Amino acid sequence: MIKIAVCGAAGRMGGRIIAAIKETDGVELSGALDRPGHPMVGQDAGFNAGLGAIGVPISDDLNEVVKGCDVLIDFTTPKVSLKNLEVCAINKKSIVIGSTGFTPEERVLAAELAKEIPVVIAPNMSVGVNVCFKVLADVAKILGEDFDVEIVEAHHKMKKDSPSGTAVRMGEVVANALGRDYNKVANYHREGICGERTHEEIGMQTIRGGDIVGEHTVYFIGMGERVEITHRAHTRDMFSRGSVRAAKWVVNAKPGVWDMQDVLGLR
Ligand SMILES: NC(=O)c1ccc[n+]([C@@H]2O[C@H](COP(=O)([O-])OP(=O)(O)OC[C@H]3O[C@@H](n4cnc5c(N)ncnc54)[C@H](O)[C@@H]3O)[C@@H](O)[C@H]2O)c1
Ligand SMILES: O=C(O)C1=N[C@H](C(=O)O)CCC1
Repeated sequence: MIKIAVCGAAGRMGGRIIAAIKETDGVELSGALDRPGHPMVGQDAGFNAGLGAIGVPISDDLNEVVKGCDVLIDFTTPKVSLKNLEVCAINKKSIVIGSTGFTPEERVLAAELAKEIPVVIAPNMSVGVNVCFKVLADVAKILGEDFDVEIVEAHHKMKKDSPSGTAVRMGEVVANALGRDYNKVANYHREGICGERTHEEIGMQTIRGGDIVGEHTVYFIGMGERVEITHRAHTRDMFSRGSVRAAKWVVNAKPGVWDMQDVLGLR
C-alpha cells in the first residue's frame, strides 16, 4: 500500500485529490496538510472531499506529515512547493507537484533540489491536455512558418497566476517545435498603437471569471484558414486522478524531475 499525503488539503484541488485517493486501489491517505492558521486545520480531511469523516485530520506540521508518507502530492503555490520539495529531499520521500506559476529561477532551484529524489512537476495532470501537448508539436511542425500562433486560456475568478501553467507549457511546446525561444517570442500584452504582429510572436491571452474549471485553445492562423486545438476541463477530477497516477508512478522512478509525459508514457 503506497502512503500518500496531500498538501493544500483544504483547497479546491486538495479535496478532489483526497477523494481520488479514496477511490484508487493500492494507495491510502497517510496525512493531510494545510497552512498554519487555516480555519480547517484540526478538522477531518474527509469533509473538504465530500466524504464525511475519514479519520485523517488536516495538520499544519510539514515535517511530521512528510515523515509519515511515501509520497507527497502538493497543490499550493510555487514558494510552498519548493519548501515541500526541500523537506521531501531531506527525508528521501517522493513528491508530485501540481502548483503553477513557477519563475524560470524557481524551476532551476526545483531541479537542483530534485537531484536526490524522484519528483513529478506538471502544470496539468489530465490525460487530454497531455495528449494536446504531444500533438501540438506535430501540428506546429507540419503547419510551419505560414501560420501565426495565438493561445487563449480561461479559468475561474479565484485563480492567482496568469497565464496558466498549461498555456505557458503549450507555448513552450510550439516554440520549441518551431525552433524559437519561448521567453523571447511570448507576447502577453497588446494595447494602443502597438504595431503589426511580428511573424515569430506567440500571443497569450487570459480570461478570468466565475467558476470556469479550465479551457485552453491554441490557434494556428493562416491566410484563408485556421486550425484550433482546444481542451476543456469539465471537472477537477481528471487533474486529481492524474496526480494519484503520478504518485503511484513516481515512487518507483529514479531521482530527477519528471512530468506527466513520462508518467503517461507519451515521450
Ligand atoms: N497541475 C494541475 O493539473 C493543476 C490543476 C488544478 C490546479 N493546479 C494548480 O494547483 C494550485 C492550487 O490550486 P487550487 O485551485 O487548489 O488553489 P486553492 O487556493 O484552492 O488551494 C491551495 C491550498 O494551499 C494551501 N496553502 C497555502 N500555503 C500553504 C502552506 N504553507 N502549507 C500548506 N498549505 C498551504 C491554501 O491554504 C489552500 O488550501 C494552483 O497553483 C493551481 O494553478 C494545477
Ligand atoms: O484551477 C487552476 O488553477 C488550474 N491550473 C492549472 C494551470 O495553471 O494550468 C491547470 C488547470 C486548472
